[in-house]
Amino acid sequence: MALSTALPAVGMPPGVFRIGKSFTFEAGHRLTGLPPEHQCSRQHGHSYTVEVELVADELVTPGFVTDFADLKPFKAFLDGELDHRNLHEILPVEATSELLAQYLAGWFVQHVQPGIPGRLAAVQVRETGSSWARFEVAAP
Ligand SMILES: Nc1nc2c(c(=O)[nH]1)N=C([C@H](O)[C@H](O)COP(=O)(O)OP(=O)(O)OP(=O)(O)O)CN2
Ligand SMILES: [Zn+2]
Repeated sequence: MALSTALPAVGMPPGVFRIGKSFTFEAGHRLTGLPPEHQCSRQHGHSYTVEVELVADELVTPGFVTDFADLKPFKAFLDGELDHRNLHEILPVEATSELLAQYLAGWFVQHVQPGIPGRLAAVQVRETGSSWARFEVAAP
């Protein structure tokens, strides 16, 4: 059944749809590869913000790249495994923003992406109000 609307239909331009969702967690770290005189070689903590971006050429009903609610397993992973932990003690890589973004992208691709319609395009990690790193997943 056609929608009854007050506004006229328009030509829908071609393009790519992109969505994002942010998550936060608190964690400590020290960067073990830095010389001892660097401030970040000392134990300290951040309120991390992680943003995932997903893309799709086509939408699924009712007009989603991916239902934001389908990203809950990613939130559960951050809350359950990273929140209030020392990242350098649990990550298999140095706990920099760049490598954390790449690691989280890998976890998302392995555990979330198989069950959703969109494709992960990027993960951005923000450690402070002025510093962030972004990992862009190579297109297949
Ligand atoms: N390229 C990167 N550089 C640094 C990282 C990183 O992950 N990638 N991490 C750190 C430290 O973790 C540090 O906590 C964050 O750095 P910085 O922005 O320098 O933190 P400040 O709060 O000191 O920043 P100001 O804005 O100068 O107060 C270091 N570098
Ligand atoms: Zn830090």
